[in-house]
Amino acid sequence: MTAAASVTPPLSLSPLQQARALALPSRDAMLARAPSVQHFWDDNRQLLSDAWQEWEQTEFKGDFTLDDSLLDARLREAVRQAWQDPTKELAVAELWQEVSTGVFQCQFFNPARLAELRDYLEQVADAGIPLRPPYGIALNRHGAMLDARSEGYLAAPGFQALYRELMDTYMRPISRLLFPEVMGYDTQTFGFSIQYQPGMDTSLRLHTDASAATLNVNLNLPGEAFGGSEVDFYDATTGRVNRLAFTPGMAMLHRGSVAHAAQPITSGKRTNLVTWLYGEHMQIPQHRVPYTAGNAVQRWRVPQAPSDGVAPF
Ligand SMILES: O=C(O)CCC(=O)C(=O)O
Ligand SMILES: [Fe+2]
Repeated sequence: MTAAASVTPPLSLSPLQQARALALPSRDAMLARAPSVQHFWDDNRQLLSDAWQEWEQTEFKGDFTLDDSLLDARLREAVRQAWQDPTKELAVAELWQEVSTGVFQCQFFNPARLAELRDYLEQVADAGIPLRPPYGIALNRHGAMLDARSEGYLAAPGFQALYRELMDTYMRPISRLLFPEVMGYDTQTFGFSIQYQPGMDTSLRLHTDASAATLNVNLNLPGEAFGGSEVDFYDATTGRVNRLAFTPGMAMLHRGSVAHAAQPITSGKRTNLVTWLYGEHMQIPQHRVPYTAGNAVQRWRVPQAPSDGVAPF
């Protein structure tokens, strides 16, 4: 009798070593969303999570400052005060400029601190741990799923702490403030990173997001210039398109229902972090359906509802 060939790496290997030894599904299988791909991520979920933890502890090089000190100081201070006293929330709203109907812009990250986040993400891309890029864009080295609901997500604890802080402390209450109908359609979080560059992912066709609100933040470093790659937002009230360009650390927060498209990138790279809020079972506010606007105290709260595990893609 011969023993069946084992495809499982020997257990003496650490989680990081085991994760690095995994045979990834083929690119074609990934693009076709084959069932075997789903199994790959599901079967290895715990291993990958353990591997990211081990990687962060043993191999990540750098001072660990992935927290809201990376953010613009004015935004951070206004948000801190609103959490202490929600009646001060208007000072947060004043930092956001409406640049197209349903689209607000604000300096979100401190450009001088972005190098730390980018360095972390570079090391992530080089870690050799399987990471699932967002579907719909070609497979490139810098696209990653960020939320625990997504298979193959970036499970490193330090990054997850930053992501949770961005969602709970910043994105949700600010979205509620700027888009009152979002209240109640915001317990669920989702996120991914994207990078555009000529010859790789270059543009994104006109679409709406399946979110109540989308926060899209640019991670380019000061001096890291790119050509093209503006984001067009369609203004349904005027019928016009507003073409907007990201600068380092700038955020655009928009209703998911606002149609938008990324123009082709002509030179350089553009790296962005995109996060979504929506309700359980992917519910989003319905156009023209009455809603109950919350009050300030209700806006500055973290909902208790757990993740329903549903991922849009
Ligand atoms: O290119 C961008 O910044 C927008 C990306 C986007 O709309 C999306 O990924 O849904
Ligand atoms: Fe989008």
